[in-house]
Amino acid sequence: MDRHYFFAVDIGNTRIKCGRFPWQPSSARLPVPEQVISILPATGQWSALEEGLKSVPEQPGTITWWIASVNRSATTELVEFLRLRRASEKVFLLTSQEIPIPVSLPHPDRVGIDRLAAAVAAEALRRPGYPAIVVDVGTAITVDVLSPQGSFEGGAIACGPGIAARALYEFTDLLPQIDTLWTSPPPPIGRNTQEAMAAGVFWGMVGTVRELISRQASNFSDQPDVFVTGGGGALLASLLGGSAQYVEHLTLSGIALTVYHYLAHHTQRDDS
Ligand SMILES: Nc1ncnc2c1ncn2[C@@H]1O[C@H](COP(=O)(O)OP(=O)(O)OP(=O)(O)O)[C@@H](O)[C@H]1O
Ligand SMILES: CC(C)(CO)[C@@H](O)C(=O)NCCC(=O)O
Ligand SMILES: [K+]
Repeated sequence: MDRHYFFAVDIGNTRIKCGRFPWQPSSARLPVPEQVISILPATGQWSALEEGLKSVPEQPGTITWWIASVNRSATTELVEFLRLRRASEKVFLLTSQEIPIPVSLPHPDRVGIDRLAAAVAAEALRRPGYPAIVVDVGTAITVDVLSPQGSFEGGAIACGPGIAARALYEFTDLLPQIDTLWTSPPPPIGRNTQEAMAAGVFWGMVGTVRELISRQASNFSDQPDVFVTGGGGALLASLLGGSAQYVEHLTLSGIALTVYHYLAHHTQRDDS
């Protein structure tokens, strides 16, 4: 098998997601990963990455890694893993400079590259000329704005559901730890402590996102396209209604678009 691939890597504060993409872009508006390996580095799940990579044996010169990270210690660990296990494959660290959309902020390099990458994917999906809002439910919840002209305008960073639940547990005496992997919305009137916490964390998240979208949208004459991604995103998108669209791997797709753009605009190194 002589196909070239790259891995787009999204290193967040809880999880590392590696998406495998073909070297040549397809004609689809948004590239979708052919394989996704998701690991929790804090629990030492490097074996899960090794397992996932068994189907993609190391082949010098045919695979490269493109990392977009907001977590420096996890990045160090991944780079070390790749140095040991995939020694012949090149690794690149993406920065805001490679992001192929304008960032209308005083310090583009200080914006989380996951936010910028998700905005790149939203730029490819939105109706041309319309503003867009990107909601990412990860460790944190981010709600970010893309202008009608396609530039990243900033947005909001809020507690993710896991952080909110853990804070209630850690900063109180009587509140327990609850899990936040909802498959359906919890009732808003909890009848015990756990249910009440779930009601507050879940509907608090929905309310936070709804309010931010509505206030951000009021800056524009046209109703923005809304794209939602991240673990809790599917359920959230269904509750936001309107044009909110859940896109599972928005950030990985945005990283891939960034890589395709970079490769098309830079003279190719001799990779042999
Ligand atoms: N399958 C699921 N169903 C419902 N909610 C989920 C699901 N998976 C995750 N969540 C919720 O979404 C939150 C974020 O999950 P996700 O796995 O996307 O974040 P993450 O990848 O760990 O974050 P980061 O990118 O910051 O590392 C979780 O804390 C949880 O509350
Ligand atoms: C907000 C998070 C934690 C979301 O993953 C990440 O994008 C980040 O660490 N950002 C850096 C600060 C900023 O985006 O302004
Ligand atoms: K910090």
